[in-house]
Parts: sequence; C-alpha cells; structure tokens
Amino acid sequence: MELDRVNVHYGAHHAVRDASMVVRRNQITAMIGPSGCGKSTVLRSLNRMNDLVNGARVTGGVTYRGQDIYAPNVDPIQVRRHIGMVFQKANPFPKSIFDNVAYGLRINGMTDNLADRVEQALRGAALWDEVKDNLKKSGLALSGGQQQRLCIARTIAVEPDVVLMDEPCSALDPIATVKVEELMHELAQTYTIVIVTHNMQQAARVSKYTAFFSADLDEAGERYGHLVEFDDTAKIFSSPSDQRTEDYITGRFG
Ligand SMILES: Nc1ncnc2c1ncn2[C@@H]1O[C@H](COP(=O)(O)OP(=O)(O)OP(=O)(O)O)[C@@H](O)[C@H]1O
Repeated sequence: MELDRVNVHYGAHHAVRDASMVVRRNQITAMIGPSGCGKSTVLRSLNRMNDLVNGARVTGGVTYRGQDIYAPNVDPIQVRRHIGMVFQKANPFPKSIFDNVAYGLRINGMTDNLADRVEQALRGAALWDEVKDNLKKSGLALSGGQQQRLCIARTIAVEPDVVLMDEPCSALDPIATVKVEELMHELAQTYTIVIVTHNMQQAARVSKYTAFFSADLDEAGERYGHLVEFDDTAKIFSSPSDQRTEDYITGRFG
C-alpha cells in the first residue's frame, strides 16, 4: 500500500498533515509516536474506517495494489474485506466462538466448507487447540488474550491481504502479549500487517519497518500530527535520521 500526502480532518480540526509512507507486502510495519499524533487516524485511513467517523475527511492518496481506495467507484465494504482490522479492546460478538468466526464468512457468502474455514482461521490465530472442544461456548467467556486471538481469527477468516492492528496488546497481560506477538510473526508469512503500538519495545521486536509520528503546533496554535520518519525498524532504533525520533526513542520526550 502507498500513502501519498494523506491529510485527515475531523470537522475543522486538521488532525494529520501530509503523511506519506509505504506498507510492504508480507511485512510488519509499526506506527509509533506520542499520544494524539495521529497513529490510529492514519491506520483507519488505510481501510476507510474513518468513513464511519462523523465529520472525518481524508484527502491525499491511499493506494492498495495500485488502486486508489477512495476512488468513487470503490465500495468501502470491499476495501475492509481485503484490509481487515483488529482493535485495541477485543470485541467478540455475544455469540459462540464458532459463530464469531463464521460471522464474516456468512456475510460474505463464503459458506462452502464453513466448519473447515472456521477451523483454519482459529488455527491461524493460534487458538484452535484451546477452543476446539468448546466451539459452542460464548466468545465472551474466553480470557482477554483468547478474545483478542478470536478477533484475529474473525478478521483472517475472510482471507484479507492486509491486517491492521490498533494497539492489539494494550489490554493484555505480558504472557498474552507474547502470544499475540508470536502470532504476528506467523501471520506475516501470509498477511501484510500494520500495527499501531504505544510500546516501543514491541515495535522493535515485531516490525520490519517503523513510522514515527509526532505532534506539533501550527501557526494558529492548533495541534496536528505528522509523520517524522519512516525507515527500517533497525535503523529507526539504532541511528534515526531525525533528532525528534532520537529524542523519542531514547525517552527524552513523549
Ligand atoms: N473520532 C474522532 N473525532 C474527532 N477527533 C478525533 C477523533 N479521533 C481522533 N481525533 C483527534 O485526532 C488527533 C489524532 O488522534 P489519534 O487517536 O489518531 O492519535 P493517536 O496517535 O492514535 O493517539 P493515542 O496514541 O493516544 O491513541 C487527536 O487530536 C484526536 O483528538
């Protein structure tokens, strides 16, 4: 995917200015930066999730495999089918484990071999062994870490290309976090992953590329977010080009 000078407004507030970066296939790309610098906003612009936010407006180019996802003939629901999303707080439906995973499959008419598809998705999310004897149990009865993996299973069941993750581990304990991080590495063999994280160590551990965002004040004193630096994760964390990145990763601000 490619972002070309992406700008996002919420009503009159110009929240993100001129963010340009690429998202490489089958790699994990992390977005880091202090609170309010627009990481989630930019993430949501990658699958038109901002369309669902009142007053949000995205301008600039977002292309997926060369196609402008904001072009008038593009159906946002199809965009989200190819570019799925996992949220900060696991949000299983009040349904059985099976039906949680089958939900998107049914909506998208992917009901041939439904049970196999559900199994594959649960295996892909490293949850199958823990739930295979309890598929009728409510998704809400699982632990937090299991719920997040159920949400990952639900997302990958419809076979997206890209999985966007908005702070997927921030509500998890360290053991569940390690499981989801290990899972990300496995998922990256099949999917392209973009993760927003507050946790710099997590970005350093899991990602190949990192985008560092920051927030500044404009001439009118309004806060806006922007992309400071995008590079290999190893470079961002060892010898960043920009002093602001250096200050952030060494804990001098943010
Ligand atoms: N739904 C919304 N409606 C109005 N303004 C919003 C909305 N979501 C975000 N914003 C504003 O856009 C700016 C960027 O917010 P965003 O949540 O993208 O930042 P972030 O870097 O992900 O922050 P955090 O790390 O705290 O989650 C902030 O000023 C925020 O107040």
